[in-house]
Amino acid sequence: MQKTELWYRFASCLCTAPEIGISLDISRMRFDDRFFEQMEPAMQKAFAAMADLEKGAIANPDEQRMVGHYWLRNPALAPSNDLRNEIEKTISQVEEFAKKIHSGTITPPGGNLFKNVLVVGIGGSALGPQFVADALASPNDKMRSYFLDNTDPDGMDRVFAELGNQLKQTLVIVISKSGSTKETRNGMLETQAAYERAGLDFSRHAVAVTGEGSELDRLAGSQGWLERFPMWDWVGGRTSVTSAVGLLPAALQGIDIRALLEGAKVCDESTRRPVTMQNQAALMALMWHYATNGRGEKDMVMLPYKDRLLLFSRYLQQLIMESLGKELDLDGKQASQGLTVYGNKGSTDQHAYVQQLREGVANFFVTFIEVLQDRESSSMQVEKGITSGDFLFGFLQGTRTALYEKGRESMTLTVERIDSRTIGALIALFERCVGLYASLININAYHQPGVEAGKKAAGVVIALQLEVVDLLERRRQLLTADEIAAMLGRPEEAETLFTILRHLAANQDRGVEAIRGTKPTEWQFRIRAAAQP
Ligand SMILES: O=P(O)(O)OC[C@H]1O[C@](O)(CO)[C@@H](O)[C@@H]1O
Repeated sequence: MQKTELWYRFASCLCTAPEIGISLDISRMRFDDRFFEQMEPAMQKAFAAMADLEKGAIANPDEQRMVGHYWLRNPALAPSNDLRNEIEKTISQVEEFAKKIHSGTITPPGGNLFKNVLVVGIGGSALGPQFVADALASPNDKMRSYFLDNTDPDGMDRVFAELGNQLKQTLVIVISKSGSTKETRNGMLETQAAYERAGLDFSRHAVAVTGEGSELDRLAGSQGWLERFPMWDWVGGRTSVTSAVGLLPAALQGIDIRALLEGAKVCDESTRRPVTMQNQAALMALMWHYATNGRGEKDMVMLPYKDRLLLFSRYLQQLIMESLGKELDLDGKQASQGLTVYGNKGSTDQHAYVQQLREGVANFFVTFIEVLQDRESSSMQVEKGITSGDFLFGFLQGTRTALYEKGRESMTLTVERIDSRTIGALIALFERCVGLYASLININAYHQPGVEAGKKAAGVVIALQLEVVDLLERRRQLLTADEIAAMLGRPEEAETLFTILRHLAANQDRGVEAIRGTKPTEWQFRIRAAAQP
């Protein structure tokens, strides 16, 4: 298409939503004129399913649960007064708690103010809060945010070292909807131990966000933690950022959570309208369908041209891939669905993988995010009449054009600026898009059976570790993985046993010694002499 033709396509395809300050350009997607007409019946079905979901239907049939994240920013929509009150009460609880922490009504033992927030959580209990914290951080923040989002001991040590002797002024928020996620439990135990080593009373520094009656809830209650905030079964982890999960860390950091909720609410209103061509979430969902044939045949590369949005693609990875990546469809038929998401930020990525995007395998489409406001203050000129922000803009436009010339498709979301309202709106936009797209492809977006399988398998490995160490302690001789497997009556587990023992032997404090062989079958293991009684 020639430039003038493209200009007209751009002008006719641009979907603006001034109420949320977002516009969506789909002109660089090469759908044909009949595409929307063909998809309209399916889109209307998706709107109807979404309307039912918002009214409280069991939209997650596997778990027999309602799906209520849209009520979190508009509690009046909740299907009962009890739920509405719960949501409103929790938002007030978050605000009041943050106020007490900031004003020093609640202080750490020994006085002084809490200066830092350490969030311990994983998946939906970390990615949203991390994204919001990073996107909206400012030098005037009331508290500084840190995260433990893994069970990596070295990763935890790095955070503890960074906090150093500030632990005494650090408030810990342990977030887990289920209250039994092992990574989070481990992070909490290691944090508790760090406080004990520093002679501090962890319970006077800790709060929990979790489901009522969960393991974490009971622990926090029995140890008298500072406060507990609820998580509900009708909010999914990956759509929980507008619940206490995201609001509490944000409020403590000093972020305007009312503006964030307002941005999400207004975006919900805009994307609730069942008018496809005026609905950005519906248009994006249709573009995903068009680009991937509704089967995830292409990946989505997220390219926000703004450092503050660096973590957006990580956040979206869970939101999109945990929601859509399913083996079976809603009718129980084999579907192997999904949409792969990756990306960091432009123009940085231009100097990394954009080479392949332009010239290599054409297995993707791009979603650019353009932020119109360069910075809060005015800019210097880096060349006559040109600022750094002009270059950032130029690189975005240049990459979009260069990709299009090579037949690579893209969409562009343009926002005015990055503030709480915009972040709330962007979150809501993608949440809605995922929900609509899931309907288009007949997928339950609100369960995650595959993840449960991985968790169970890890449990098996941990149990096997206890068995093998027990055996080595009893046998006190050099043994190969095959010999151990045979002795345990589990010959099929030789490989797992080998990897368990290799890991233990690499960590001096675990008391296992390895005599290396050329091949894994030749390695021998025993309890270290020093560790023998
Ligand atoms: O909040 P929880 O229960 O600790 O779960 C953390 C994450 O684990 C998962 O269940 C599986 O990864 C996610 O859906 C969830 O966000």
